[in-house]
Amino acid sequence: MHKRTIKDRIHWIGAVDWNRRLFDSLIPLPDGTTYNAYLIEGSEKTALLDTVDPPLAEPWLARIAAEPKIDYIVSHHAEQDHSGAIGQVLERFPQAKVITSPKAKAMLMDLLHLPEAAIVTVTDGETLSLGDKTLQFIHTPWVHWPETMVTYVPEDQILFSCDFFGSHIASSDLYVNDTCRVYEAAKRYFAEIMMPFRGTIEKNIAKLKPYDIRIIAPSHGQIYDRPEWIMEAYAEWVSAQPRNLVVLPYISMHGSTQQMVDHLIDALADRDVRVEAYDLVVTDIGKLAISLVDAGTIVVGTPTVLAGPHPVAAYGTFLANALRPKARFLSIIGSYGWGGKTVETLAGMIPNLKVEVLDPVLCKGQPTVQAFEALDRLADAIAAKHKENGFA
Ligand SMILES: Cc1cc2nc3c(=O)[nH]c(=O)nc-3n(C[C@H](O)[C@H](O)[C@H](O)COP(=O)(O)O)c2cc1C
Repeated sequence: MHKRTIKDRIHWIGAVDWNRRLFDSLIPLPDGTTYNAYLIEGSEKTALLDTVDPPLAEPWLARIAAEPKIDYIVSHHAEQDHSGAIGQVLERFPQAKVITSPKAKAMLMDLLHLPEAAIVTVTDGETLSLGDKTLQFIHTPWVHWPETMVTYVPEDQILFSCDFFGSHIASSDLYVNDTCRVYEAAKRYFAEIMMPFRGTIEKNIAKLKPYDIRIIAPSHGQIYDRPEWIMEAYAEWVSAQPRNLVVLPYISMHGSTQQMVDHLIDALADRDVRVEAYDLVVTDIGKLAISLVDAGTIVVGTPTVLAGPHPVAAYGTFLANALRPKARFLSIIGSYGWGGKTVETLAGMIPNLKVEVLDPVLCKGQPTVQAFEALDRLADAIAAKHKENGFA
């Protein structure tokens, strides 16, 4: 898409990837994505903020090459979808300096083999004058790599936040205009990219508080010209208090675990506990991750296969452990044929989850009356724990 003006001499100059359906070879992207680069023309110097993903670099570089000058290339984040075309921009503008954090300098040299001489590092809070516009660099470590930083332009009150507050939506809209749609996309993005670093994200949100931010221009998705709601949403997502919600990822080969899952859903609903259940065979793991942002309890449903959990249930559990949601309770339900170590194996896969494990319910073959009663007791225990802890 063509260059688009945000404010006087501040432009979006990114690329829209309408058809991308998977990110990081992991994350489903139902709506595609954008790679947002920005051009800021001060009265003396011009800065390019980030680049685009290398597969989209070719048509994008033609537009960049048409710019009369680029003095600085600000690299907020060394990940290749933003930094991958810096080398080609330097070929067109060999006198340009790459401005980045000290940690990102090392990473840009490792990941992209950028020449050391082209890179200038900036400290936390340092400013760079473009003449009548100023770039102020704010280090935001672990949002979501160790080297990340953002840029604030005080004259225009814009925060260029890189992946912070981002969302994956391909659109011709420059600004967010469908808040509901962007809320879900931003929550999906948060769940998969930011949730593992909840604690540091919270600190970095606090670090941005003193700045008068009227516009947030992230590196994926549309620009927020009313940034309050996304900042409020982030504050809620990083908060320590989960909701009165059970997330139930499960799998069933012959229907026995499915019957247990169905029973538990009803039992929890009868006790006013919300449930979001995901059959891992068909689920979009992004949806599962979104639910994990709020979950008070996780219940994994799995049959025993080759003496342990079904491999797909193990994958779901491994992913939940890696994403480090704030859930406080966990249990395991499922059916088996003769025996195995399903509970021990799954319980050993969640060292990152700070959860109390509630009594699992395993039953041989199809669930019996006793198994259904045990599931009712599990629902009682979950409802009581949620109430005691004030999960709303
Ligand atoms: C490939 C395969 C391997 C299995 N391995 C075990 C096992 O190691 N231990 C066990 O108790 N049951 C084992 N089973 C039996 C299932 O756990 C049992 O049929 C269970 O009731 C299936 O639950 P579902 O109906 O929810 O799929 C295995 C079943 C299959 C298909």
